Amino acid sequence: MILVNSKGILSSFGYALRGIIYVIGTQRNMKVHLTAALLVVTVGLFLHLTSIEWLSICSAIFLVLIAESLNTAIEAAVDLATSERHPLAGIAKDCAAGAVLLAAIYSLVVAYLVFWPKISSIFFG
Ligand SMILES: Nc1ncnc2c1ncn2[C@@H]1O[C@H](COP(=O)(O)OP(=O)(O)OP(=O)(O)O)[C@@H](O)[C@H]1O
Repeated sequence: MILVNSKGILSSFGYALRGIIYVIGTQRNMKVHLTAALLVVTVGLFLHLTSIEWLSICSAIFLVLIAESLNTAIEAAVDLATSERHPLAGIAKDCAAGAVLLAAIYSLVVAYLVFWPKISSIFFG
């Protein structure tokens, strides 16, 4: 029984991993988000962030990655539901894209609040 359950958990993990790989492989925006995240983490290591600052940065990064994954899922579901133009299909895709934009704005606010005081003190004393 435990073996069957753990096999189920393993396959669910495999499907989830397949989803993540699909989003990274097919969505240009996801590659942009990951590149930005790598850059931010590199700067964060250089600036010796505190735990709370890392928590804020990681929350912002993961929020954007999660939003982009859900956006891709909604686009796929809409495209499966209809190949015709339909106002509701447009609304679904626009709202999903809006969620990614909101997450991206949040991440810019977090980056500004965390990095700007440190960078300004390095350059302007
Ligand atoms: N079936 C549809 N009916 C009505 N409007 C649609 C439909 N499909 C797409 N649209 C409109 O076109 C916009 C772009 O849709 P599309 O599927 O190309 O998304 P995208 O953001 O360009 O996706 P990708 O990230 O794959 O480039 C949507 O936000 C929506 O306004």
